[in-house]
Amino acid sequence: MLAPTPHSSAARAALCPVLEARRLTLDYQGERGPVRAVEGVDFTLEEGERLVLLGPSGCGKSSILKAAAGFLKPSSGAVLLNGKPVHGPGPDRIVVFQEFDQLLPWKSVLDNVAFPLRVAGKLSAAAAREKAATALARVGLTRALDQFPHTLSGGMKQRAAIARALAMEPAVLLMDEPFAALDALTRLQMQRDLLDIAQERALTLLFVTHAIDEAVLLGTRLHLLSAHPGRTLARFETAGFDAADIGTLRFEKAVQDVHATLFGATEGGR
Ligand SMILES: Nc1ncnc2c1ncn2[C@@H]1O[C@H](COP(=O)(O)OP(=O)(O)OP(=O)(O)O)[C@@H](O)[C@H]1O
Repeated sequence: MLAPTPHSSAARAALCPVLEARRLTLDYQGERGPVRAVEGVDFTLEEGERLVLLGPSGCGKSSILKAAAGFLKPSSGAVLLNGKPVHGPGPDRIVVFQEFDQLLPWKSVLDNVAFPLRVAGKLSAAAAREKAATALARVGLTRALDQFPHTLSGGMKQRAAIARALAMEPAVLLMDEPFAALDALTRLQMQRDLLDIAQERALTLLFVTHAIDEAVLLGTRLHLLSAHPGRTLARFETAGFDAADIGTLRFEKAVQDVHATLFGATEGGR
């Protein structure tokens, strides 16, 4: 079941959001002057929720994620983490990007995952490697611990990047189209595996995609953005689908509802 939700609900207000965007407006300095990427976007993300930002190319999804990561300063409004404004990056927010070159090429897979744990200063070298090995086992990379990134497939690289993020146990996991560059079969498998892990660990996830089926599968809530500059178009709450629901009438209906909202708005706006 997928239903548009009102902007706030008593149940949601009772929970403290881990991440919150308040009237978030983001601008870039382009070559021909300022470019408004996002305007006045509000959302909350509570612990254990998976919020998906969905919208057409250029609507500002990645910009919102960058602001949440602390890489991009709001022109107005704010991003709050546990109630405090975000002023820069931190180990409480780990980003997994689309690109396959996120790993350090001169380190093994195991060391790539262990390294940030050491830098964060939380663990001894032995404990960091043990934690890294556990995270890599969870994403199915036990046999690749000693391999170097250039010997991995794209899917394996993304699995390693996800393991690295999981090992850090961030307050919020930020994912920017992490499966977009994968072939269709690998993408589906990765979506299923991520969903399993997210459910098992009650991950708090902010996920960016332009793929409607991916959004409906992975999200507990969807935040739809209008075309450039991105403004809030609609919000949907899913009842929480899992991989077995793909292809069912219920799932396809949800996909159609989101599609109609996105494309109805686009066509109407032309
Ligand atoms: N560094 C930059 N300098 C100037 N403009 C930028 C910069 N980065 C993004 N933009 C502009 O901001 C707008 C939003 O870009 P953003 O990458 O956030 O969109 P998106 O929804 O993630 O797009 P896509 O789905 O294609 O990745 C676009 O118009 C883009 O051209």
